[in-house]
Amino acid sequence: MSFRLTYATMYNPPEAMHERFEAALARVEAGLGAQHRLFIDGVDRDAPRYALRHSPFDRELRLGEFGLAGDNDVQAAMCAAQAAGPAWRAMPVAERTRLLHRVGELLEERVYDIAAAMVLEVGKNRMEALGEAQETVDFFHHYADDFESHAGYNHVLPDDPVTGFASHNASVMRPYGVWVVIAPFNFPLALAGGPVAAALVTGNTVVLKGASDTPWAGRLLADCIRDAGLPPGVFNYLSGAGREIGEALAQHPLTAGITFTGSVPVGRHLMRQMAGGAYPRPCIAEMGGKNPCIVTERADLDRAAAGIVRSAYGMGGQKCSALSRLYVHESVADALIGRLHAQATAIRIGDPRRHENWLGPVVNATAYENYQHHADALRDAGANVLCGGARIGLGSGGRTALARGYYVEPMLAEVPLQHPLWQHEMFLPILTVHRYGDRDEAMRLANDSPMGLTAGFYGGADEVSWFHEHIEAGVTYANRPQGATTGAWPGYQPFGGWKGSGSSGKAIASFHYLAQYLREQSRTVVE
Ligand SMILES: NC(=O)c1ccc[n+]([C@@H]2O[C@H](COP(=O)([O-])OP(=O)(O)OC[C@H]3O[C@@H](n4cnc5c(N)ncnc54)[C@H](O)[C@@H]3O)[C@@H](O)[C@H]2O)c1
Ligand SMILES: N[C@@H](CCC=O)C(=O)O
Repeated sequence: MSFRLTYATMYNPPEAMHERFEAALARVEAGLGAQHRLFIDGVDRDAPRYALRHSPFDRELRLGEFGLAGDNDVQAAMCAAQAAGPAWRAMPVAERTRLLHRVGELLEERVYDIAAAMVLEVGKNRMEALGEAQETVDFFHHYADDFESHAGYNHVLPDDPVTGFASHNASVMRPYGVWVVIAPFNFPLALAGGPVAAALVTGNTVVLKGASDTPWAGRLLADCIRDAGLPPGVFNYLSGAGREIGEALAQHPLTAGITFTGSVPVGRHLMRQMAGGAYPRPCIAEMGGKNPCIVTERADLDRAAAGIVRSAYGMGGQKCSALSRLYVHESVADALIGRLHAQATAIRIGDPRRHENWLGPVVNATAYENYQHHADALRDAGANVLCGGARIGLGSGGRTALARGYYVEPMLAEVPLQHPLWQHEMFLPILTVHRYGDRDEAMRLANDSPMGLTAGFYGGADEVSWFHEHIEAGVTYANRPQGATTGAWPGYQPFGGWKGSGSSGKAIASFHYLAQYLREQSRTVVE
């Protein structure tokens, strides 16, 4: 297959991709119900307790039993990672990168099976799941290549201008030690695998914690790392609750650095923890979004509608990059809203295993409750609900085919600007709309958020530089039908947030990313 899968190309895959996915799904479903252990010091290890997990699209579908790590497991994983550190960082870079490329190859060999598991576990559709699995493959290769191309970020500097001595200088970048990676539920493989690959290639050893709702994806990553033959202890995997295992990892004295991807409150809490203690330790926190899109009177409205619907409702709005605020010029508002209404109400909602369904359920009971709460709050505040706003799954009395899952309708509403939900990351398929008269007013509103992850723009070609110049966001898209605010891919779009969306100002898969996993040592040696 010559087709190259990315989030920008996933809307038009070849038929062969569906056939392979169907075969993988059958294989994975045949193994449902198994027990999934932790991975510590090179071996699969029993957890003290297990949680039985079900699929969000069918609360009666048993996925399996997943280990809940305890304090002893945290301690064992941290000690194993610490013990493995010296040999791992001393390993020649070419050997380290060979092992990471091997992980990438194994992930790619298993891409369909892993994607099938993520459809079952997260409820995302098959193309989103295949995209995520392939993105993880690309992260491993990308970071291995990037580290080699930067020659380990080491530099020989000029000798000191002293007479009578030869004083040689160098800048050398060295790993920190044990790096903890904490992953979110929505991209449980890619946003685990990306930081893991970065930490490992730079010579750190890793303890990964998967999100409580999605322990399976991380375990499948652990399988690939185990099978690639990384030395014991270099990578360890724990599943369990954030408030228990996540806290214990952040507080552990051997933790040298953390990459956290998740919500703003947890990210800021971890940043504070890492700044405290005996001395501050690095915390790369990739956090939430409240992503805007501006549509001017000169926009191509068909392109705009396609991109907006994909970004607002894809994966049920459960992407950090999801579009949640739309500002449209009053002269084209009715025409755009008409297109959005037609497309949103035509979305096929249902069992995400099935080819024809584009939108699966939201992830859990809390998200399902939140949807009702937010939809009611918008209605009560006098919003003009243009479509959606109802739960159509579990307990809703609706279609039998949806009755066992957390299904909701994509919602579109014109909302008074003072409503607090313009500021709150709902992480649901809810798009709020405002008609503006003046372009600068639209920009002011778009930037009126403590977050600044992604942003979209549809307008005239000569308006794009205005958008770039003024928008406060780390990832921007102009006139893109493949997604107004979503769909970054390693090697094509570096991905990172400004303001409250990210702690570092450096994007994942960017030229500047790996250096964050290293600390500089200046070396002067006088002969
Ligand atoms: N900026 C990005 O690249 C990016 C990417 C994906 C998701 N996100 C954000 O993630 C959020 C959705 O994911 P989520 O619901 O899994 O986020 P979350 O913050 O609830 O959880 C993220 C991870 O942190 C763990 N955790 C929770 N409490 C913890 C604690 N006290 N100490 C340590 N770890 C703890 C969780 O178990 C999970 O593994 C959204 O806000 C979304 O925007 C951001
Ligand atoms: N990389 C994904 C978003 C990941 C966050 O949830 C995108 O660009 O849409």
